[in-house]
Amino acid sequence: MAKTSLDKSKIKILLLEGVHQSAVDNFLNAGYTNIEHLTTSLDEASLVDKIRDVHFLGIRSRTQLNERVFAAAEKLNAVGCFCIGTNQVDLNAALSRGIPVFNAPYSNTRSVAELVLAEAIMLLRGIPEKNARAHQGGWLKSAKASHEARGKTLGIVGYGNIGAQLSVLAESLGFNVIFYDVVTKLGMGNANQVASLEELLARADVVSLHVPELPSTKWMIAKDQLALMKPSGILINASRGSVVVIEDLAEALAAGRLYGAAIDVFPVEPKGNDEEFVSPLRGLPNVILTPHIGGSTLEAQENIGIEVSEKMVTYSDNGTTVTAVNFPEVALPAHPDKHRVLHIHDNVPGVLSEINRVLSESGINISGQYLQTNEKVGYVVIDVDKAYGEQALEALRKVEHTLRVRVLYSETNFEG
Ligand SMILES: NC(=O)c1ccc[n+]([C@@H]2O[C@H](COP(=O)([O-])OP(=O)(O)OC[C@H]3O[C@@H](n4cnc5c(N)ncnc54)[C@H](O)[C@@H]3O)[C@@H](O)[C@H]2O)c1
Ligand SMILES: O=C(O)[C@H](O)COP(=O)(O)O
Repeated sequence: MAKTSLDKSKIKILLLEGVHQSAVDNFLNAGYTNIEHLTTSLDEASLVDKIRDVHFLGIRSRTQLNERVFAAAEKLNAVGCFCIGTNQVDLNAALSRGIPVFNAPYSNTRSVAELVLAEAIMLLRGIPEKNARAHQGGWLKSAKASHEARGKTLGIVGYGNIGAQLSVLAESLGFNVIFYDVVTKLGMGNANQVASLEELLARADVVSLHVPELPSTKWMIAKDQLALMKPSGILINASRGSVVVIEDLAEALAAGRLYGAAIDVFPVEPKGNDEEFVSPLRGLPNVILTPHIGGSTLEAQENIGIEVSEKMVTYSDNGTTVTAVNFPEVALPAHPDKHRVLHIHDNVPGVLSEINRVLSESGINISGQYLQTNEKVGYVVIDVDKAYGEQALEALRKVEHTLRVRVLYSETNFEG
């Protein structure tokens, strides 16, 4: 039996925001039993307090991981975002401490695309207002301003995983699809890329936003952009709340310069289901407001739980960082009968040669070595004979520019 300093039951996993039970089951099946599973997010102060003894943290889009939180996270080995977006995480703060961040780039794309399509159809028919009137005992039977989806133009802004998925579904319903993206892409089916956002806004009957939160997408749709849209146009935003100036949208809708909107994400969102939702869009007729549930289907959440927990378990068990969003990606083979040392360091000249010098001077034989770097961090993984695992750990801790060192045993692992 290998000697261990911290077995899996001592590796603390904290899961926030109601991450699906599939993640918990996956961790348990992999032997990780020390799991705290909360349904809510935590504010900064509570998180700073709680994160001190956490080795693996799982969040969704609401939990903000900033410099202060990472500074308190002395034992944190990895973060799993159980969602697509990673804008809630200061990725550089994580990277500079040698902490990889994983996400689920595909598992909820279908859920978002289906919701957007359903909303497009509802809005083209003016359903929100007709539905509201019927609930109040009214009867708004009319074909006025009510349209089929067939033959209408859907303009997709951001043709990534969600945009492309939406494109395929929309075409099958008879939409003509155009898209705008900063990267030149081949459209799915008959979809065509347009040269500018302005062209897309002017041509589309329905505009749907699917860009990530970036400095370049912040307030991308404001008064001037809305003015380019057709008065019969519809705007759908299930990307991030920072992409649309919500006051400008409310004004355009109230003034009848835009026919309808479906908004799932907001510049300020309630912190929990108990907090009031405040928005200038409340009460406007042809507007669908949803509480950031684009990816909230049971199917998506179960798949996300499995996908992200698998990445975290694989990193914990064997050091593989493939698909990490901020970290050098290394795909590693199994390491039976060897001790695997993970060394994360500032990417400055001379660290690798220093590592090899230290190991060689300690008489440690290297049976496998894998290296990957990005502009800030170097990640070297070294397999050594079992007898040398702890000796290698001690030697490598002393190397200048070291951010983090861990040793993985074949059956158990511990933090260095
Ligand atoms: N509402 C929800 O519940 C929900 C669910 C999932 C994802 N999202 C959001 O949707 C976003 C998109 O998801 P995805 O999986 O399609 O991402 P993705 O990374 O696959 O695609 C994003 C696309 O946007 C493009 N892009 C970037 N900057 C642009 C710009 N300035 N102008 C035009 N195009 C630009 C990129 O080139 C890329 O093709 C996520 O980042 C997330 O914030 C929301
Ligand atoms: O980035 C995402 O995947 C979406 O915004 C969904 O986030 P959620 O898991 O917090 O619903």
